[in-house]
Formats: sequence, C-alpha cells, structure tokens
Amino acid sequence: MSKLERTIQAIEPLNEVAMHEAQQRLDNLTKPPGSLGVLEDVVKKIAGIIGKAALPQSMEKVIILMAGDHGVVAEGVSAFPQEVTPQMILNFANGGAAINVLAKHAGARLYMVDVGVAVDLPDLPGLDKRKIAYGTKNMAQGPAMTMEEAIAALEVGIDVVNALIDKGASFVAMGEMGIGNTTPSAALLSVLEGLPIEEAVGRGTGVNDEGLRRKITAINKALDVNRPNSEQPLDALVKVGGLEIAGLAGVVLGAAARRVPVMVDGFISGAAALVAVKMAPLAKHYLIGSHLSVEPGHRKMLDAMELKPTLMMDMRLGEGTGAALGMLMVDAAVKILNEMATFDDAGVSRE
Ligand SMILES: Cc1cc2ncn([C@H]3O[C@H](COP(=O)(O)O)[C@@H](O)[C@H]3O)c2cc1C
Ligand SMILES: O=C(O)c1cccnc1
Repeated sequence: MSKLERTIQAIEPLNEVAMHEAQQRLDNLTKPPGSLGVLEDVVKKIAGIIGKAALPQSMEKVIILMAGDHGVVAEGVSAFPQEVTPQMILNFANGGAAINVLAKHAGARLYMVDVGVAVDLPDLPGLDKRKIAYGTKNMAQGPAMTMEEAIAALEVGIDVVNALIDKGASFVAMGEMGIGNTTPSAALLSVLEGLPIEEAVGRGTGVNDEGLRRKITAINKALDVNRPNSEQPLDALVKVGGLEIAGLAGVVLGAAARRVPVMVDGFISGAAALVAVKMAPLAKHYLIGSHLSVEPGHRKMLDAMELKPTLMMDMRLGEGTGAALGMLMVDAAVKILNEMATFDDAGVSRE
C-alpha cells in the first residue's frame, strides 16, 4: 500500500465519548446551555479530534504555507506577474508579510514549503525545499501535472505535517502562495461540486471584468481539453489542480490520520481541503472553518464540507491569514472550557 493510501486508511471518525463528555462539561459552566454558540461547537470538535474532553492548556500551532506556480498564468488570469510568488517567499522569510504579523499575533510558527515554485529559491530561514516541479503546465492546453507529480506533492504534505507533529505540533493551519492559484481552485470547485464555472470564479488578486472573462475562458478550455472526472478527485487534481494545492490536501490527510485539528484558510486552502475530503470523507471532521473569503465560490466550498466560517472579515489574501485569526478563536474556545467556573464551584443557581 502506498503512503497516500495508508494515510487515508488511518483516518478514523471523531471520538463520540469525548465529545459527549465535553458537552457535559460545557453544560455545567456558569452560562445558559449553548449560549457560547460556535465556541462550544469548537470545544466539542477539538475534544472529538484529540479523543479526550480534557483539552490542553495550549496547543502548539504551526501554519503550513505551501508555495507553487501555475502554467495557466499564460492565459492572463491574475492581476499580478508570476515572479511575485518567489518575491513573496523572500518577504515571508524576512517577516514582512501579512501572514508574518498575524502568525506572530496568533502565537503560531510559520513553516514554508516550496512544492512547485517556477524558479530555484535560495536557502531561507523557515523554508523547506521540496520542489516536485517548476510550476504546473498550462491546464488550458493539457493536464496541469502528471499523476506521479500529484501523488508526490500530496506525499510532501503528508511527510511535512507528520514531521511537524513528531516535533510537537498539535494544531496546524493551511496557507498558500502561488500567483494564479484562484483559477485552479475555481476549476476544482466547479468539477468536484458540479458548480457552473461562472459561480465558482472570482477576482482573485483583483482582476477587472476582462480578467474575469479570461479566467472563465481558461477554465472552460481546461475542462474541455482535460475532461476531469468529477467522481475522481485525484484525476481532477492532476488535470486542473496545483502543486501547492496537492501539498495542502496532503497536509489535511496527514493531520487527520494523526488526530490533529486543521484550520482551513480561504479559497485556495478550501479547494485543497475539498480535494482531501473527496479522497477521504472522514477527513472533514478534522477541519475547522475560519473566515469567509470575498471569493464568491468560497461559501459553496465550505458548505460542501459542512464547515461554518465564523469570521466575516471581507478578506481575500490567502497565505493563511484567515486561519491565523481562526486559531485565536480556537484558543478562546479552549480557555472557556478550561477556565470558566461551574455552577457548583461558583454557587450559582441552575433553576
Ligand atoms: C503581493 C501579493 C501577496 C499575496 N499573498 C497571497 N496572495 C494570494 O493571491 C494569489 C492568488 O490570486 P490570483 O489567482 O489572482 O493570482 C495567491 O498567491 C494567493 O496566495 C497574494 C497576491 C499578491 C499579489
Ligand atoms: O480566499 C483566498 O484565500 C484568496 C482570495 C483571493 C486571492 N488570494 C486568496
């Protein structure tokens, strides 16, 4: 059995006993039952994931930012040029990007992985060089990658997250950088959820109406040329996906197999999570929603995974920025369970 198959097979359902116990603890706290809404849902989910209702005082948080380039940029689908991908990686390494600020604010470490950037990168602090290919091919003309490349990229994600968990990570978030990557993300959403392309695309970095039409045309061409099978997520990933998207799908599968919660970010991370969930339906229980992206298809994507976005910040950046904020919400939820007094402790009447 391959590493990918072994990982998928190792994913188990959530621990119902732990969730029930967490619910009972929540109901003993000095508040009307259910009154902390999503915070309570998150507590139960974390308990079910880690398999116990006694939640740790703090979790070791890592944001895994996968980077890759996209041949489809030749179709004019992004408002920015491809060289921005490596330039932003230098910016991340220097601590100057939005994700550096928000990761620090959330107490999370940023772990960058080059799975498919189109140029060679220098050795940089915080960068793991695992390049599978120098970007994908233009999916409007043929498959974005080979099956071997897709599986190798998925396994990079599995390996990276396993190594981080071995070193103590107990809560991971998804992040990405790759100019053009909202186009394969929209293509995957359209294929895997049967959504009309027009409803799956958005403006990404901010393309104008013409740019939006070019995105729709590029995806139309890609679906025409490649005929991805909507019932086979791996086939869709090969034909209209991306290397960083594959890597992140691997992160989801690897984390779920180790019972570690995964914070989903925006539209691209969502597409990667969707691929993972289609490959291994039980993986969806290990995902926690963060924000609702401005990208119009994001809501449908989250609905498909039954994920509730809890932050409405009008953000559309990626990098893991929404996930970093989401991690703070999870910290708050865990503190509620660990630090609030019970009715008995506080001498508060129940009825
Ligand atoms: C300076 C800059 C920083 C970014 N950080 C994330 N993205 C985001 O924008 C890209 C996707 O949008 P599109 O499909 O329109 O190219 C990805 O790299 C995503 O991470 C950025 C984009 C830019 C320009
Ligand atoms: O939702 C996102 O993550 C997103 C949207 C636009 C561009 N980059 C990322």
